[in-house]
Amino acid sequence: MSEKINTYSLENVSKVIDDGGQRSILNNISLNISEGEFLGLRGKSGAGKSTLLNILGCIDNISSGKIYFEGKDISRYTKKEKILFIRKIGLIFQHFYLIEHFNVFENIALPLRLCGEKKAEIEKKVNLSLENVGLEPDKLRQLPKTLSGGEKQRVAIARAIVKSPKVILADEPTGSLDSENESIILDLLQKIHSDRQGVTVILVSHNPNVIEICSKVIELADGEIVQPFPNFADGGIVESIQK
Ligand SMILES: Nc1ncnc2c1ncn2[C@@H]1O[C@H](COP(=O)(O)OP(=O)(O)OP(=O)(O)O)[C@@H](O)[C@H]1O
Repeated sequence: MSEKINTYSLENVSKVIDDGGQRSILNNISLNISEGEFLGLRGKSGAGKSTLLNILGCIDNISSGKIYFEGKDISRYTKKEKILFIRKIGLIFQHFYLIEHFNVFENIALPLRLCGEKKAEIEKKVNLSLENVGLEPDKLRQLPKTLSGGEKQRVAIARAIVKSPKVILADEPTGSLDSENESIILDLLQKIHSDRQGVTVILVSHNPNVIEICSKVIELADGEIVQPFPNFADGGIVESIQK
C-alpha cells in the first residue's frame, strides 16, 4: 500500500524579522497537515498565526527550516512549479481584498484570467462559483462598494474557489463581519469543505466561535505551537478536537 503524502509538512520552520533588532516570530514549527483536513490556527494577537498562514501560501518566506507541499520542498520549486503551486491555493482575508474598480464578475474571474483560461470557461466557472456562495447573478455587474460586508466576503470566497484549489487559506475570514454574517460565512466554509472532496482548509482566528468549526486545532503562542490539551496526535504536535 502506498504511503499517504501530506499536503503540507513543516520541519523546524522559523522566521526571524529585523525590526531594529533580530526578533523571532516563529520558532521551530514542525507539523503535518493531511489532505482534506480542516485545520484551525488559534492564538492571541501577535502569536504568529497570520505569519504562518502567509508562509503556507508562499506570500511570506521562512528564515530556516523546510516546507514540503505534497512531498516536494517548496524552496526548490522552479518558477513554473511555483506558478502551479499558487494555482492550487485559494486565499481569503479579513478585509476581502477585492479590486474596487472591478465588478463582481471581474473580481471572481481574475485568477482564471491570470491562468489564461478561455472566455467561455471563465463565464461558466464564475457563474458556478457565485452560485456556490449563494449570491444571485444580478450581483455580477455590481462594484464591491455597493455590496455589504458579508456579500463582499462571499465574492472573495467565490474568487478563492473558482480555480477549484486544493488548499484554502482563510485569515480571520469573519473578522470584519457582524454575528449574522459570521455564521453565514462559517456555514459556507464548512459546506465548501464537505462538498469538495480532498480540499484542505486552514483557518486562522483568535475567535473561539470561528475555530469551533475546525476538526483539528493548533494553538500558537509567541511563535510556538503550544499543546493545550492532554491527548496529542501526530507525534505530540497537532491537537485533535473530537467534535
Ligand atoms: N513584516 C513584519 N515586520 C515586523 N513585524 C512583523 C512583521 N510581520 C509580523 N510581525 C510581527 O510578528 C508577530 C506575529 O504577527 P502575526 O500577524 O503573525 O500574528 P497574529 O497571531 O496573526 O496576530 P493577529 O491575531 O493580531 O493578526 C507580531 O508581533 C507582529 O507585529
